[in-house]
Amino acid sequence: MSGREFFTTRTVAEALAGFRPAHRTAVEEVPLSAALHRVPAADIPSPHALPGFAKSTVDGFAVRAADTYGASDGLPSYLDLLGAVRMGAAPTVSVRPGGCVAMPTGGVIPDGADAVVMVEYTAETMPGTIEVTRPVAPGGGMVRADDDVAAGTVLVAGGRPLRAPDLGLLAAAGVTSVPVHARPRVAIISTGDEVVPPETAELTAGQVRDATASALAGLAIEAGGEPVIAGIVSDEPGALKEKLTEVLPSSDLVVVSAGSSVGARDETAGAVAAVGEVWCHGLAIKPGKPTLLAESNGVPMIGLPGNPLSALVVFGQIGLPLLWRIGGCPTPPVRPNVRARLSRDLASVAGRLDVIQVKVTDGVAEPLFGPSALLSVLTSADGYVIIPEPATGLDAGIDVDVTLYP
Ligand SMILES: Nc1nc2c(c(=O)[nH]1)N[C@H]1C(S)=C(S)[C@@H](COP(=O)(O)OP(=O)(O)OC[C@H]3O[C@@H](n4cnc5c(N)ncnc54)[C@H](O)[C@@H]3O)O[C@H]1N2
Ligand code: MOO
Repeated sequence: MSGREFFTTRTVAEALAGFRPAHRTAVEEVPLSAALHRVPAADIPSPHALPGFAKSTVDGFAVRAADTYGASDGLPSYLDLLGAVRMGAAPTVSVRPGGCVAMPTGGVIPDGADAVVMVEYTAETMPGTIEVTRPVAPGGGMVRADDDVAAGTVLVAGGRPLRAPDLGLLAAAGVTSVPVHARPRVAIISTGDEVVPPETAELTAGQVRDATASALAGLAIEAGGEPVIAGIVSDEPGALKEKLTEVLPSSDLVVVSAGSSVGARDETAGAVAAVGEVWCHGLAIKPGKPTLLAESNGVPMIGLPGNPLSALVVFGQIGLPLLWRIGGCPTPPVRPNVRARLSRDLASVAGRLDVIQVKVTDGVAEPLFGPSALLSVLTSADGYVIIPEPATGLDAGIDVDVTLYP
């Protein structure tokens, strides 16, 4: 193993800022029913104003606000009832001074009216006369034609995954399909002579079932990707290069787990260098130092550490932002987080980013330790705490941000 080392180690911050392969997925048109969480390829302007007409937001009477000034229980305003507006139909009557028109919630405000007084503050004291006991300001009890959205303004922004209310706003504006980025296809390659498919019932000594591929596929789906489990490659020289050559043309991101360290059998760096350019080999992160970043014709390739926990931590910190970016979302959606009190001191090394798995109970974050070979540390965690690159540790008792797992 002499002579081998991590010769191009970078910090996570450097990798996020500087490793920027150009590839983006193509744009496709999808109906609203398939658009949830998809990333619009551009801002989508509204073809119409919304709601499109001035409408009542209360049941009551459309009035000229000035006719209600000073109205009270002791000194009501008396208005002539001129007619009624029907739901879903244009008004057939307008409001003149001293008059009012009965309104349902959602009805079209008739000409001449500039407010709607709620039915609770009125009484029909005699047929055809409405007594108003509260004043209403101009614009009260109604919304204007473009209060929700003005025609031509942005309904939903490009580059931000669509949420359920976005679909509602698009539907309201009559936009029934959206140009979105195709889901990035994430090829997941596992390596190692000891790694066997999860279906393997009986293991021989030293064999492990492939845990990483299934977990990475789950993370890729959570970030809008389409995983393609590309199988297990042996440590035989040339095998990984062959697999990379096979998957690259149909992939938007390639992930290789294991073989990124500097041991004699660690083939990833050589194979990746044969099909593209290595950007870094070694990342200042714990866990996950043996990470490799590279690209081939703009398509990123990530070599992850063999230990499944480390592989998943690194993919979370580096792979997911890349995956979002390839799929047209430059700023990944913010993960929910909670503030919690750290239960004990945590040590780190300046210049390295540490990702600490924690369990949160009653506002206290308890770090979960264990060798990075133990995947159960991740399955027990509620979230993680970051010790940022400049820090040399975190003190017990301070409040920390815990990024929560979905
Ligand atoms: N001289 C050094 N040696 C090592 C270093 C180092 O900095 N210098 N780092 C250590 C760390 S940290 C890790 S992590 C490993 C990573 O090495 P590799 O990326 O080459 O991974 P392997 O050695 O092949 O595997 C490590 C471990 O994980 C198991 N594994 C691999 N793939 C899977 C899978 N798909 N599912 C489940 N388990 C898997 C594998 O069997 C090993 O037990 O290097 C250290 N050494
Ligand atoms: O970095 Mo290793 O990936 O700490 O387990």
